Amino acid sequence: KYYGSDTPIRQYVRNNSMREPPVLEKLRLKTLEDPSYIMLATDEQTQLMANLIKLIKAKKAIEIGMYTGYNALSMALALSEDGRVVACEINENYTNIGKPFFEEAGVDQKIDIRLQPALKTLDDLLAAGEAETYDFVFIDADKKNYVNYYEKSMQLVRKGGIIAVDNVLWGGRVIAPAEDDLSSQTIDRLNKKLHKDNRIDLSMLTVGDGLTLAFKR
Ligand SMILES: C[S@@+](CC[C@H](N)C(=O)[O-])C[C@H]1O[C@@H](n2cnc3c(N)ncnc32)[C@H](O)[C@@H]1O
Repeated sequence: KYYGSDTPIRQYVRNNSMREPPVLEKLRLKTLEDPSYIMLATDEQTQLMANLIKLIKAKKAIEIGMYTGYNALSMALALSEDGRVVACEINENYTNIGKPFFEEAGVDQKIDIRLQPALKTLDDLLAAGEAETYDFVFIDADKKNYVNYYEKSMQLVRKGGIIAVDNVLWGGRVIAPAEDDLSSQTIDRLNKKLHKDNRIDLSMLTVGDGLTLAFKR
């Protein structure tokens, strides 16, 4: 994945644009101690998503694949006072790394961690009558489910809401996915599906490992 991929241009971008709140910086540095830190969302893309959340005055967001919660915390800080993030994760060791920082930031009440497969959580939200009530979804869990995550997210997001999808370039492997590479195939399939999807307006950005923004019409 992308997190460790530093270049002089990226350093310049970060040095001249990052406004990372101190508590987020602390969580990022703590996460860098974890062997899987490469899964961390890229911080400049996290800041972009926080800005979008403020722009659309989002109240309800979903994080599909929370890891230690870097982006979940960033979203919670950007959401309105009464906002809520449903954070999907299957590994409690990861969520336990983030929790003390959610408390320190005073937003632990805004982050609703669901420790079970994300598809189950999305179905639970739909069953609870929450279709078309979410403003923002970030898709960043197991790649083989990306098409399913997108379709469920489309059901949960309101018109004018945003679905952001991480790793849409998957290190460039989407250009010619290998026959045995289900992740690259699925991401490529989603990219092509979104290109033709007239329910959304679309931007695919080369920030990080590729970030797609789907704006629901
Ligand atoms: C790339 S990381 C997420 C990074 C995170 N968005 C951030 O801000 O740093 C992907 C996460 O998805 C989790 N995951 C994998 N399969 C999952 C599933 N079926 N349901 C929920 N979470 C899953 C992994 O445990 C991992 O923590």
